[in-house]
Order: sequence, then structure tokens, then C-alpha cells
Amino acid sequence: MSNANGVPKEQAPSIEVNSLSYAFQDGSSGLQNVTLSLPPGSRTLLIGANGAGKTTLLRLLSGKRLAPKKTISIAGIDPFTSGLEGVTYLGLEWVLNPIVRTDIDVPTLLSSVGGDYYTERRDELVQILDIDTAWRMHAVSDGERRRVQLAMGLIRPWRVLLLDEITVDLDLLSRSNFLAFLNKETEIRACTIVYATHILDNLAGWPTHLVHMHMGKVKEWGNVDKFDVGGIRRSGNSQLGELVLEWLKDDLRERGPRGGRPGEGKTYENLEGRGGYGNEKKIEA
Ligand SMILES: Nc1ncnc2c1ncn2[C@@H]1O[C@H](COP(=O)(O)OP(=O)(O)OP(=O)(O)O)[C@@H](O)[C@H]1O
Repeated sequence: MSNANGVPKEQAPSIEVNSLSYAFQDGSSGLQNVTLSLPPGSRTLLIGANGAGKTTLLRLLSGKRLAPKKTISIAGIDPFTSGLEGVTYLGLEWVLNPIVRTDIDVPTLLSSVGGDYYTERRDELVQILDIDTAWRMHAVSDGERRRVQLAMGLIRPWRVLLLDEITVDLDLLSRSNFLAFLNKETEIRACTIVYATHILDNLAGWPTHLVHMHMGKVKEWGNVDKFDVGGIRRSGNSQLGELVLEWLKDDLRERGPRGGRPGEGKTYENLEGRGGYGNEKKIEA
């Protein structure tokens, strides 16, 4: 099968996860028996309440964390042991990179990540994300900073893009343009996207696949057609929004109120030394 511009979809990486269980260094369970098969060229939306395991899964997919052997394969390759080319993971540690808060100009930043080489992509991203190249990064708003960061992260033509909720600061139009850009990317290039987000605005019609996570497990997943999320409901929510709301309500009922169970609420508690996202050391095989 080819996409709109005749790029064979098959050339894009597939993402296969097979009975993946993962425990953190303190012994608590991160993921339990996750199995997924995301086809080449797919755009997957990763849905789940805070703490469901989305970041844990994305970090394992990116190769930043060591998964048990034969549990993850991206384009047929284990991302940790083989150091996959072309995987871009944009998450918290990338957002926290202090360079984008210094008195530095936008062209220098874009050039530092390949902007002089990928000039067409650079110019397109500057336009789509409505970036003023005269900005100096110590004197911009959070949303403006985020737009520059996104342009930086996306300039290199990745083959797999793993996005961990990094569009929160974008205004509605920037986010809509950004999502349209990602959509187009999967149409004109051989690439595959997994996007974890809580914000469903403009997302109806975007994903090809949905993955619903709860407490470290995948509760359901599959092609978006399976879920009947096409239109807008009378509530004003998209059907996708309604579906996700129902999922999260069920999850809350199932889990019950938070009562200090082990393993809860540790994600960003301590970014130093003990794991958490931001300062982790890559564990050698
Ligand atoms: N380094 C760690 N050690 C122990 N437990 C952890 C660690 N990092 C995260 N956890 C726990 O693992 C669970 C899943 O966290 P994860 O960050 O994957 O969730 P998430 O779905 O991405 O949540 P959010 O929507 O809030 O970003 C949480 O209960 C969290 O407290």
C-alpha cells in the first residue's frame, strides 16, 4: 500500500511490542505484559490517566531504557541494543534542556540541530509554528519557547517520532498546524508516530490507531475504525473525546481513590539519582 505521494507505507518502521513487562529500579512494576503491533506509517494516540505508564512505554520504545530481550522491535531492530537511527523522542528531559532559556537567538538554535542542512524543513517549521526568528530565547513566553523547541526537535527527518505530551503550551491554532504537519509527514515520508497526550482538541480524525493504558497495562488498542470515533456529539466533545472520557471514568472506578499505594506519584518526585525522567543514566546491557 502507498500513501498519497506514492511513498510505500511498508518502508516506514513498524513498532512491535511483545509481552513486555518492566520493573523500575526500586522493584515497583512499571509495565505488565504489554503487547502491541503498530503498523508502518501509523499515527498512534497513547491514552491513559496520569501514572498509567505512557512515559514508561515511550522511553522503552526510544531505547532510553533497557527492555527485556525480544520484547520490543522497531523496524525489526531492538532499539536499546542496536542504537536505532532516526528515532526522535520528545519528552520532559528534552523540554527541560536549559539552553532554550538562555540569551540565544533562534537561527543559532535551529542551526545547532541541523537547520542549515535541512533548510526546507526548517523554513516550513518556522512558518507552521509561527516562529519569529528575531526572538531571543530568554525573552519569550512559554508557548513561544515551546514552539522553537518543537521546531528544533522535528527538523531532522525522523523515521519514528515518540511524543510525550509536549504540546500543552501551544495555542489552539499552533497545535492544529502542528498536528496537520505530523499528519502530512506520515503521508509524504516513510515514518511512524506515537503520541501520548491528554489534550484531544483537533485530534478527532488524526490517529490511525488508539492505545488505552491503565496502571501499567494496555487495556485495549487497535485501528481507530474499531472504536467508532468519527464525529462530534451533542455534548460538544468529539466522539474521540467521549470515548476517552468513558475510558478514564472506568479506570478511576476500577482503581478507586488514591491511598498511597506503593509506586504512586513518584514520577517527578526526584529527578536526581533514583530514576525519574530527566537525569536517568542509560543502563548498559
Ligand atoms: N523511576 C521510577 N521509579 C518507580 N516508579 C516510577 C518511576 N517513574 C515512574 N514511576 C511510576 O510509574 C507509574 C507510571 O508512570 P508514567 O510516567 O509512565 O505515567 P504516565 O502515563 O506517563 O503519566 P502522566 O500522564 O502523568 O505523564 C507511576 O505510578 C509512577 O509513579
